[in-house]
Parts: sequence; C-alpha cells; structure tokens
Amino acid sequence: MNQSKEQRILNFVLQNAVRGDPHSVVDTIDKYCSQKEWAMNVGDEKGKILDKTVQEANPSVALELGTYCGYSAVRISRLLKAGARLLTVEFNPEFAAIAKQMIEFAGVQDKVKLLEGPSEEIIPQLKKKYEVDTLDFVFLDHWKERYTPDTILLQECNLLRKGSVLLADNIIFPGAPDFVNYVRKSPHFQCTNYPSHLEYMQVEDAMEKAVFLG
Ligand SMILES: Cc1ccc(Cc2cc(O)c(O)c(C(=O)NC/C=C/[C@H]3O[C@@H](n4cnc5c(N)ncnc54)[C@H](O)[C@@H]3O)c2)cc1
Ligand SMILES: [Mg+2]
Repeated sequence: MNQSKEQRILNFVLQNAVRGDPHSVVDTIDKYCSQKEWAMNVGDEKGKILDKTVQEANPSVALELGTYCGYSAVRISRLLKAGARLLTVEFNPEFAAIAKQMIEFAGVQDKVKLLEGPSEEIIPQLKKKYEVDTLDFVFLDHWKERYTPDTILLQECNLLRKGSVLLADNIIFPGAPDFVNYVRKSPHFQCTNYPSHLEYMQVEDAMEKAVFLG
C-alpha cells in the first residue's frame, strides 16, 4: 500500500540529509515540507524561538509532548549540554517508528528517549519509571486540548520547580485558548507571548512561554 506522508518525509531525509548531523536533518525536513508536502513540524521561524528558549533554559532534563516525526526532538536535542536529556512522548505507533529512525539518523539518540504512549499515562510515570526529579523545560506541541490538562497534571505530579519553562506551540493556529487563559490567569506562571507564523505558511501563529513560579 502506498507510503504515508511521514514515511515520505523520513525517506527524503535518509536520502538527502547528512547522517549524524542534526542541523542538516532539520533543514532537510524544512526543505521537503516547504516545497513538497506541508506537515505540522514546528518549522524554522518558530523553531528559532524554540532554540532561543531552550538555550536560555539550558535544561538538564527536558520533556516534549507530541514527537510526530521527530523534527523538534532533533532541534531541541542538538542544543542540549553534555549529559542533558530530552524525553519525548508520542502515542501514534507509526509516528513513533518514524521519529525513532529520524532521531537515530540525526545521531542524537544518546540524548533523546522516545516514550510511546499517551501523555496522560506517561507523565505520572516520569518520576518513578524514568527517574525524573523535576523538569527544566517542557515543549507542548501535541493535541491542543491536552495542553491544559497536562500542565495541571505536571503540577499535580510535582514535576515542575521554580523556574521550570513551558513553551507551547500553536497558540493562534489551530489555537489553544483554554491553555492561554489558564496560564495567564494563574498566579503560578509568568507568561510571555511570541508572535510568529504557522510553519511553512503566511498564516499568523504564536508561541507562549509560561515560567513556573512555584
Ligand atoms: C488540517 C490541519 C492540519 C494542521 C493544522 C495546523 C497545525 C499546526 C501545528 O503546528 C500543530 O502542532 C498542529 C496539531 O494539530 N498538532 C497536534 C500534534 C499531534 C502529535 O502529537 C501526538 N499526540 C497527540 N496527543 C498526544 C498525547 N496525549 N500523548 C502523546 N502523543 C500525542 C500525535 O500522535 C501527533 O504526533 C496543527 C491545522 C489544520
Ligand atoms: Mg505545532
């Protein structure tokens, strides 16, 4: 049966990117998705905001919700200091298999642990099963209506500490209005909005940074 779009993206990377070079994997995915087939990677414009936020946080332990093809997992992990790690959560087995190959081709598999399953099940396991104390950085890019319940769950599981940085994609398009309301109204978060554009399009979008105040 014919290939999925995600398989075509991976094949394009395997044939055109440089093995072991995360920059070239990121650039090659952006090339394919801007010229051939649109896909919901965070992209380069919002990716630059992600890069700056990761560099400022300089996390030892980072979490990503919604791996998809692994674009932002490669993008984030290429910036991590020695010994730091990214845990990325994906519940679609096809996407997880694609992302695993993408992460290995980029040569960042020693920094990235892909956890297969729904975030609502994985988050409560992070402390005991994945030896997490607290999270320094969280990138939210999964189903938009999961942003708020998972942010609450992270707090309930004591996974956030004073200064933990949450960064959420798609605040404008598709939009995450309840998440924006929740973090901006909460006395426990200091929020910053970063206007941008939907990946590979002229459509308005934005990212929201929410720093946990304890
Ligand atoms: C038609 C159309 C297409 C794209 C857009 C614009 C647009 C632009 C964007 O940047 C977007 O991020 C999105 C978007 O919808 N992202 C959802 C991303 C989900 C990925 O995460 C996975 N996942 C979803 N919930 C969970 C969960 N609980 N636990 C674990 N994994 C989960 C899925 O398995 C996918 O791998 C959409 C608008 C309209
Ligand atoms: Mg997104």
